[in-house]
Amino acid sequence: MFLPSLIGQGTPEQQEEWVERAFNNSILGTYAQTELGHGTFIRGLETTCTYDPENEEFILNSPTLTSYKWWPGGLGHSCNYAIVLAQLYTQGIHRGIHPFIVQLRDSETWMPMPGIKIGEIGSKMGMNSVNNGYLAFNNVRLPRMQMLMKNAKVHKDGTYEKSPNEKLTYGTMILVRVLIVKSLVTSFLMQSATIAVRYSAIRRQSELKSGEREPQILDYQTQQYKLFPVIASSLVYVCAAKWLWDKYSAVTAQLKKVDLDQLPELHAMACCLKAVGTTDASISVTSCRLACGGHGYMNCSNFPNIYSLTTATETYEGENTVLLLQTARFLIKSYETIQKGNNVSTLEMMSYLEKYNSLKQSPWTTTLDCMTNAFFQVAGSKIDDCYFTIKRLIDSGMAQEDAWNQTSIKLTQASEAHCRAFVISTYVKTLKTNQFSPELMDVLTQLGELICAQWILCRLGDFLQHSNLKPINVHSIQCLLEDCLERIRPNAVGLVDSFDIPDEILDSALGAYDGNVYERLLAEANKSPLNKEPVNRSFELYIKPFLKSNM
Ligand SMILES: Cc1cc2nc3c(=O)[nH]c(=O)nc-3n(C[C@H](O)[C@H](O)[C@H](O)COP(=O)(O)OP(=O)(O)OC[C@H]3O[C@@H](n4cnc5c(N)ncnc54)[C@H](O)[C@@H]3O)c2cc1C
Repeated sequence: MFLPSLIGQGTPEQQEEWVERAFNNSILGTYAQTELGHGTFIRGLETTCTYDPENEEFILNSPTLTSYKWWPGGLGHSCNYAIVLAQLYTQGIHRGIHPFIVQLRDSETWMPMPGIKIGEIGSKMGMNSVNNGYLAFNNVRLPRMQMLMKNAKVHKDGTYEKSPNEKLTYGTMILVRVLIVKSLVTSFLMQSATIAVRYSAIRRQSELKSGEREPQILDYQTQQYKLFPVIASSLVYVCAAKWLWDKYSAVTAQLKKVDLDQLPELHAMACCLKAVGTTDASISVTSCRLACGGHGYMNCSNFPNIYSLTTATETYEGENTVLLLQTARFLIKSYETIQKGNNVSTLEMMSYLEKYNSLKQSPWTTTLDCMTNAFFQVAGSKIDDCYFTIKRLIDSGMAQEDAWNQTSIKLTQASEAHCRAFVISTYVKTLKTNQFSPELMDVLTQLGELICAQWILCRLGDFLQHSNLKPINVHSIQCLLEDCLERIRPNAVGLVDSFDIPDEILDSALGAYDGNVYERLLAEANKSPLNKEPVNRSFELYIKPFLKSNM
């Protein structure tokens, strides 16, 4: 967020001054937005930045305990600069939240600058090398040009010039969410699938048939059910992420011409894809870890590390529930447009709302096209349900905000359904619009069918209630799922090998390319400091006296 903020929110002069220094690491920066008291509700941040026209400086202050900045990565010890988000006051008037670039530590001594208090926030579930920090200001002075002024500006005399459009500041936030989907979600899914599939090809356990050799655990159908959907998820999210990246690039180009038409849809899609993608990734990492039994619980499997990184993405850069509710606002607004007799044809991902109902009459088949349509029917029906629930509550006298809150569980579910319809349809479109060899197309189709079948079976109630799926068809989806698992089995190891993740990145005793699982587990165990001496000093100190005490 430090670099994207400088690039996205600095003037050309500010970019010239700071971006090069940040790029070549002559300054190390972090992004300080969240405070002890507020994360999601940015307008509630309490850090103040007051302009002093006499000295042409800003004065930063942390007026309360809850205004302490809390969480910024690398803030504890590694960084000497930060983008700080604070409430701006000029000419005695409150102007809202703005970004400032602040030097935190002296570049030579690394001591905190005068008026700045910095600490590390303490041990966390994971990411403990990141030294997330806290930060407080006491009358810290900044030159005027250290407010990032690409959009809003403060002139020398303190005159405030509003941003031509508040939405222009969304760009940085959206970019980081796009990058989370593009780089983190897909990479965590692929890493965990690679480790668990390779391990499952090496590990033999129990008996399938009495007297025969113990099978590879990858031959158990339940094991395939834990792992193959993760391979499929990796690929469907790669396609979704590519769409999101292309859309981001197109919308950014439009923004340069101050054309904001496509921004709300991009924002809505980035929110739900970040939320659903990171949640799916966390669940998938857990599934892969469980698939490796006890060895999956070892740090040297790398699952604890991957999981702690993955689950963190559910919270940072927009907490997932909050993001789903943001997408829901856009969905309800689009639906309202249609209800008022207007069309939404300019919105790429919304046009299904005009026709999903007509699909409910078609007979069910287990083809990708039919299943994709079913995802749209579920999403459309859920949005319709939310729209009319809110309307009914408001008509009965409830305040709009209360009606929204009263419907918010259903709203998050509608956003999730919309996101899944998008992800599936993007994958199917990718299959249709690319020239793959027949063999590859076969495998990619199996993976598409598998993920459709799994997502439908996990939300069977929704599909029975809202789509052309009838109870009599459920058996066919279960059969499709089982058939896909069987057909994917011979290619499973090849598929994860094709992700091409080097051993150094996997960093896992279970998932290395050579498959020497047991040798690596023992080698890792022998690195433990507890194996340095045959008898640990705790024996003489505690165990021996305890044994002799006759307790
Ligand atoms: C590993 C990690 C790294 C981070 N790095 C940084 C960093 O570098 N810089 C930085 O500034 N911050 C950072 N953060 C902070 C992060 O951005 C916030 O934690 C996040 O925005 C959520 O805010 P919060 O913690 O205040 O949670 P809250 O907003 O208090 O959320 C708590 C609960 O309230 C619910 N809730 C809140 N508002 C609503 C609403 N309107 N409707 C419904 N439910 C709601 C949420 O869904 C959630 O269940 C980091 C956090 C983590 C975990």
